[in-house]
Amino acid sequence: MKIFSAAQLSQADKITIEKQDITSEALMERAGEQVFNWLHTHLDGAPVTIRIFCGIGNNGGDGLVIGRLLIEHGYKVVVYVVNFSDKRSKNFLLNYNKIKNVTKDWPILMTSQADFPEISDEDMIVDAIFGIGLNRSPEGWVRKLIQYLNANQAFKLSVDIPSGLYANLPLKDKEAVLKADHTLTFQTAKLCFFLPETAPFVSNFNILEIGLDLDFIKNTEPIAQLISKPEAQAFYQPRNKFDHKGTFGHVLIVGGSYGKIGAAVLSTSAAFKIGAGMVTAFVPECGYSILQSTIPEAMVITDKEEKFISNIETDFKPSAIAIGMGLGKNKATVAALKKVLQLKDIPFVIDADALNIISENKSLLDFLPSNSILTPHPGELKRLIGTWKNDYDKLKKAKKFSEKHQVVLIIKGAYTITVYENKLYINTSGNPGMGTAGSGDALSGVIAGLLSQGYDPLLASVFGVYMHGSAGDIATGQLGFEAVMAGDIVENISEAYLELFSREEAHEQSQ
Ligand SMILES: NC(=O)C1=CN([C@@H]2O[C@H](COP(=O)(O)OP(=O)(O)OC[C@H]3O[C@@H](n4cnc5c(N)ncnc54)[C@H](O)[C@@H]3O)[C@@H](O)[C@H]2O)[C@@H](O)CC1
Ligand SMILES: Nc1ncnc2c1ncn2[C@@H]1O[C@H](COP(=O)(O)OP(=O)(O)O)[C@@H](O)[C@H]1O
Ligand SMILES: [K+]
Repeated sequence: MKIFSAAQLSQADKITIEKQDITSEALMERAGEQVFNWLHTHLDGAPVTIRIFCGIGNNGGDGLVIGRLLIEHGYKVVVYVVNFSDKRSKNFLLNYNKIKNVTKDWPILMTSQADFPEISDEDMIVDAIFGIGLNRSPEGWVRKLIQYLNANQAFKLSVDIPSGLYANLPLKDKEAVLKADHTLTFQTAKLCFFLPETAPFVSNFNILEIGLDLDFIKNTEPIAQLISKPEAQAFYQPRNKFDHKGTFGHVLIVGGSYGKIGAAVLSTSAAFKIGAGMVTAFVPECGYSILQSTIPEAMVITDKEEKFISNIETDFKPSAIAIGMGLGKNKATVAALKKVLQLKDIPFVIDADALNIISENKSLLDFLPSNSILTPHPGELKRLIGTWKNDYDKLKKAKKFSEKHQVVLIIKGAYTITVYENKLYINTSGNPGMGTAGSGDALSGVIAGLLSQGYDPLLASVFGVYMHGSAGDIATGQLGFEAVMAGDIVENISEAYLELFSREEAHEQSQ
């Protein structure tokens, strides 16, 4: 699914109004109706007091529509106008009059802190103060109102975006953002929903389709792509009847050092589970019997050194190499990395200590084969691209790095973001159960296994990240967050494949 910027969305708004020959008021009614329908389905007439806080722009207009529809359906509603300015939008005013026609009274006008109402913990707060039209941080009593609402235990539902967040610009004042329990957002998710500094204000969200112009959506280059199951299904490359292990390639996993051989074990088994035809692990001598006994399917080549890797040589040409997991940073290993990076025409996944070695020896950046995939967690990323001022600065620097070195950069996290040149792909699978040692090693193996099967580097990255997260979701479903270990993620790659095409297909067929 595409993620658009605030500017693109308001353009989509205009085009929709023109092409569908509707008024902007009708579009607002559509948006408000969608929120009402969601609420009505979930509340089912419950006698909860719904307190709707409306700003004076179009987000406030949405709030007025929602209020009117709820009142018409018998809900107990109190509507407040957060009157921070007299520059009310046209559609706000239209709906201001409309709600008065229903209630026979104007909504409650708030103009200072003295107007803050008492709110019970059992009430529901609907936040329609600011939408994607926010152009500066909320100040004064409005800022205080947001803090007042945040301090309250009542359930908070934000309309379109939690008030105080910018859809796709850095946040300046963290104390002036409504902390929503749920957000109902129009047409597409906003970029800020997925970035570590702003995502905590969003918690959960649903996208409500409001019928914006399909041509615009189809033909407009988004600021990011959201990767969920439908996208992952489209990425999957099916097998042919006469394919054989040679077709699925031969992965070389280079990693492990004394005390960290498990990293190579995890990557090797992940490469197998995702479908590589053959996998060879290149490990220090001390890893030989560990690998052979834990994964009999794998071939093993050992370094001449007992405890670390000093020179990487194989008697075959790998179809993909993943390097760095548990590797250590021995001086000899640095030289070995430099040498192996000079192999031609082999796609690379570069992880963990291989990234750290590169960060400490920036001249190695010149040896990165183009289209290599780098998989840093935020700590490794910082060492690689330097510090950043905020999430947007981080993405800007990551894009620049990707363009300059012609690499795919996978920024791991709750929402892992794959950066390729100017493009961003945001992954939606995965869960905090995956915050466990070795889960990154599993990811490197997954991506290398996809590369070896012929997925191109960008596809292998985006699809691999999704599948890894999906396997993690299945593992967490079986074991609970705390008990998941990286091996459980690897174990569930098979389920992730089955899940990719399971129920929905059966469902579609039965329709
Ligand atoms: N596709 C769309 O774009 C649609 C948008 N709609 C709604 O319209 C919203 C956007 O509406 P608007 O562009 O009118 O803007 P908003 O309603 O988001 O609010 C901003 C208003 O407050 C002012 N303002 C901004 N920052 C301020 C600050 N810190 N302190 C005081 N005033 C401030 C702005 O000048 C503007 O008037 C969306 O979020 C959504 O809720 C829906 O009605 C229908 C479809
Ligand atoms: N809260 C979370 N939600 C989703 N995925 C997560 C979460 N925490 C960690 N992960 C995933 O787990 C993996 C952790 O990788 P990494 O930090 O490199 O682990 P390690 O170095 O132990 O192998 C990444 O793919 C990351 O996206
Ligand atoms: K809002």
